[in-house]
Amino acid sequence: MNDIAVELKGVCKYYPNINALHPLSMSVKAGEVLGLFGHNGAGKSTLMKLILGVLKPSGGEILALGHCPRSNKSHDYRTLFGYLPENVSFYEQLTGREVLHYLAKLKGHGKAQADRLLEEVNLAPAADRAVKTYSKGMRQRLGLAQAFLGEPKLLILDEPTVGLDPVATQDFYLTVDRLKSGGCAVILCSHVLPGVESHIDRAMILSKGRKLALGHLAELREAANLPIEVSVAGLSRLAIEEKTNGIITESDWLQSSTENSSSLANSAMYHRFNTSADNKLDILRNLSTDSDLQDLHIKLPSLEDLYRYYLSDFNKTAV
Ligand SMILES: Nc1ncnc2c1ncn2[C@@H]1O[C@H](COP(=O)(O)OP(=O)(O)OP(=O)(O)O)[C@@H](O)[C@H]1O
Repeated sequence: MNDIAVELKGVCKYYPNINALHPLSMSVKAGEVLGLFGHNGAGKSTLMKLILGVLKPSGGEILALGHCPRSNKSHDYRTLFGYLPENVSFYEQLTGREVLHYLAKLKGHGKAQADRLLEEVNLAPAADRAVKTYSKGMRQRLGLAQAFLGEPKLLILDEPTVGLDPVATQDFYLTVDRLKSGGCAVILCSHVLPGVESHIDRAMILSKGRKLALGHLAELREAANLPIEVSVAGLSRLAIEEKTNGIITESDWLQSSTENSSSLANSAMYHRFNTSADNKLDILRNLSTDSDLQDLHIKLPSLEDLYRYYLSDFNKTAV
């Protein structure tokens, strides 16, 4: 099987007064989860609809599972797509089970698989109730179940965790992990950045229809060179400064805080400071030899920090 699930070469989408997507080239591998992030109107839905073949590109080439998504012959392999739109809606009078059986039939799959998915998204107890009686989270779970139909090889999810409770969110990621390990490529778009981080392989940040960043989080962190936050308990600020040989300057210090720690019996005062990735190891070596050291935490820039950085960097250069 081709290792590349999605490939875009110079793909763009122009509306009469708006460039929704400037020429974009990128690819997603089989078994890879790509997080797609950007502000409202950044072009995320446009990109997803182009890949699905719902929209016609103004230029460029798209291959999804090896085929042009808008070709007449695309029907067979399009059953290997799974898609959760941003605002999923169903026939309100039908039950959840009836909806999923119907959609399974359209995709060429049996009722047994639909029933299994109702269990997997924990909708089985409500499966025989009309959709009009469902809560927001239940509708979302039904939306996910229809996206998972047929063990897709390309899964495109627009805001999949909206309305889900914490357990349903965890269950959702377990299913994503299962499909991923079976070679499914996943494009996951979300405005909720905390929580997504540990489930994506790479992130792409869009703004005003342009790609601002694309890469593994470690690569994006390295390129952004944002400060790493270090918290130290057991040592005074003076001792930390002396031990780290002047690496930490006055402007690096952050507000100290008193916190509970699993490694300490009681709460402790944590002195906090910023440092660069280059200095991280030197600081760790120097502080770890001090017998007064009680605890030490390192906080890498989060996905949210990176998102803010790339957006503000772009806005600075765009003016
Ligand atoms: N049919 C259309 N006609 C004209 N402009 C459109 C059309 N569809 C989208 N746009 C414009 O294209 C741009 C990108 O829209 P898109 O829906 O892709 O954004 P998005 O990143 O998905 O936003 P959100 O996070 O709000 O869902 C926006 O400026 C939007 O107004």
